[in-house]
Amino acid sequence: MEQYIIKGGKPLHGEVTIGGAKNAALGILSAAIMTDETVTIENLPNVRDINVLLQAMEGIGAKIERVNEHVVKINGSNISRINIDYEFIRKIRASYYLLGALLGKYSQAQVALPGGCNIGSRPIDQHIKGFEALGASVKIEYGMIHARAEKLVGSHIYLDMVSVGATINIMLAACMAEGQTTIENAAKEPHIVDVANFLNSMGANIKGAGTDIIRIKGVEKLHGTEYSIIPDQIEAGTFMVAAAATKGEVLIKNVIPKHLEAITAKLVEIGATVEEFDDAVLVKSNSRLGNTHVKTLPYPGFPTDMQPQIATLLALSNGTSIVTESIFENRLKYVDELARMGATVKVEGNSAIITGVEGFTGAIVSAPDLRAGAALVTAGLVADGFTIVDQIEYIERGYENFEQKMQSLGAKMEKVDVEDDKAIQKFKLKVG
Ligand SMILES: CC(=O)N[C@H]1[C@@H](OP(=O)(O)OP(=O)(O)OC[C@H]2O[C@@H](n3ccc(=O)[nH]c3=O)[C@H](O)[C@@H]2O)O[C@H](CO)[C@@H](O)[C@@H]1O
Ligand SMILES: C=C(OP(=O)(O)O)C(=O)O
Repeated sequence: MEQYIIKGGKPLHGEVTIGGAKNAALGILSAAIMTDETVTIENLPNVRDINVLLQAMEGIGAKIERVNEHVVKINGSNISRINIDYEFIRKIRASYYLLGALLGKYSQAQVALPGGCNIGSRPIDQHIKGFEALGASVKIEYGMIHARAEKLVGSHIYLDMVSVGATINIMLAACMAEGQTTIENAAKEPHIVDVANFLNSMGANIKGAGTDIIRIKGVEKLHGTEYSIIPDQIEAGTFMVAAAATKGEVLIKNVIPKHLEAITAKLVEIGATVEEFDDAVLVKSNSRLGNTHVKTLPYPGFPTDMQPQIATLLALSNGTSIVTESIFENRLKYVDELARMGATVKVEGNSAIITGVEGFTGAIVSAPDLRAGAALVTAGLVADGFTIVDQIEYIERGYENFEQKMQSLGAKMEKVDVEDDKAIQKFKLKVG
């Protein structure tokens, strides 16, 4: 087990390159097994969730060839099982995309109920409703979801709530169903569009991704393709917030600025400078920022996956801010950890009432989930003294070389083994 040690107080300066979007990659990898031809995927982030999903795919017989850290070739022609081992599923949320992919290709699938970040109850009733509308019978027995159909037939599905996972899963299951499927009240996140573009590059006929009505005309089969995944909106946003929080200046490269608009708007509103280029954003701040209110919403609203990071920034800003989490019911657990570093935050229902403080002080804190973990690292970069962030396995689910990227921006941050009791001493001696 490892942890991060951070000595705060150094503004981030320089350039950082953003990797491929984890949440697009999870859908795209699952979709890749729907053809018997080889698929090449580029700009794949080398993070834990992706590696777990690739192992799960290998476990059912998919051939996975890692061309390099960020390129993989997948061949699904020898898939021998339609049931995914629990060992993989409990680790990642998006294992449920294999349900849609296997059901779409073989008309049957068995996948354990998914894991992922513990940020709420996270039911999958809308996924099931979608599969059933396409003609599958779905049962949950002994923690496994069993889906089976004689044949899948296109249908009209109205999602009761905007769900990223259900939208992608229904697209997967529907793309080789007979006839047309319409998903209404679909999610519009950039990764929905990316998965749809990927499926279309395999020969699917999906229109309207990125709007709230997606129409899918079933095709007989899908073929091989080469595809490069879009940049990760949330990794980019995390570095934008860290640049502003440390009063630094960072050029964040390989991004799609349009995907960052909700984050950019909030940073500008509180006084940071954000300059947009074709595929980069420059974030600058040199004074204490102001307050604002943030409410998480489906895209194009402010992303829930950026909520802990922006709340951390606002906890250092001047005045009172209210951050309302409207997507997940349990995504404010990290505020107790932030309070240990000196933040003043009161949780009322699904809102955090934040009274900005002038600075944080270093402490030993635990990452309760992926994005809250990234937020605690940001707090550590600002804090006076040393911060230890443990349970970083959550952070590594979604950030590639996080400490190396931070170091390249001048951060004093290292990843060390928790068992190594000399590591902290050595780090302190090194950074002074
Ligand atoms: C792997 C992945 O891409 N994860 C992302 C995905 O999660 P995930 O796909 O799990 O999130 P959803 O968009 O489905 O969830 C949105 C809301 O709908 C509820 N819901 C969802 C499905 C369902 O069948 N029933 C139901 O009640 C959820 O509990 C939640 O309250 O989108 C979230 C919202 O942008 C992000 O925070 C996650 O990072
Ligand atoms: C919550 C997240 O991931 P997951 O849905 O896989 O738990 C995330 O990426 O912030």
